[in-house]
Amino acid sequence: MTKPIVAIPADIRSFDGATWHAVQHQYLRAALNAAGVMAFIIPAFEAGYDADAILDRVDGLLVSGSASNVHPSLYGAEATERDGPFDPARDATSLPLIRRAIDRAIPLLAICRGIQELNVALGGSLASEIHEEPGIWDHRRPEGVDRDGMYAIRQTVHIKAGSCIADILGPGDIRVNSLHRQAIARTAPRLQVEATAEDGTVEAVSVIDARAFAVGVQWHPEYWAETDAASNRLFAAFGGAVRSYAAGKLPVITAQASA
Ligand SMILES: N[C@@H](CCC(=O)NCCCC(=O)O)C(=O)O
Repeated sequence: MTKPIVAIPADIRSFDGATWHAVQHQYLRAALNAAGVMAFIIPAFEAGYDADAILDRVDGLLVSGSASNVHPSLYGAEATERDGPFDPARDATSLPLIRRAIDRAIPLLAICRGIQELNVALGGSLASEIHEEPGIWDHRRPEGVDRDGMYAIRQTVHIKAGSCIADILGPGDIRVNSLHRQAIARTAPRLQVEATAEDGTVEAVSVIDARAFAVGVQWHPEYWAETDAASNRLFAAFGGAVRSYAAGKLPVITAQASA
């Protein structure tokens, strides 16, 4: 079997005076080296896309984190400047892909912004600046440190027994990183909470009655996917689901090698 391909929606970023469609290297590296799949970047557009045309051509969907936030209008809230920065093109690309991947039983792993998009895509809502709430820990990206320091493993999350993630990582406590200002407020009806932080923040969900791997995590398993056991097992499980999906697809008639 040829190496499977997963789609990963891009962020819209600006540098060098130009607009770029960008995905951080850590996601692409984890997909290749820990899941054993190729991640193809999907440019982000607010209109003109056909999610099924993209999903017809891949074997999974990997939804990355981002410093931008899902636009509050997508979960019925008023946008304030505290909710930014926004990335409407990312929203418009990612949410339909998430919904159709679930409908079509295409394996899905959603990370950080990705779990928030998963929740919104299925009808849930988000809370902003959660660290300002009484009793809620500061989950934000550590500042004044290098990238390894930003993604340092520093928080305990509790994985619920009997959950999908418990099938992969076992039930109980694991240590993870944390780089987010928002979190799931109202959990979408089709999602079950699979892990929580010690302050009650939702840290992982899975899609109820999903016909394929469909998991979201608030932490960043991609960053240490090659060295941290729990991160590696999560990506390996996603890769296994992607390979199973790919193997079950009708064989693609490949062009005969030229003589
Ligand atoms: N913007 C959302 C999601 C946070 C997220 O995906 N963080 C990863 C990117 C970290 C960085 O590069 O700053 C939120 O803040 O909750």
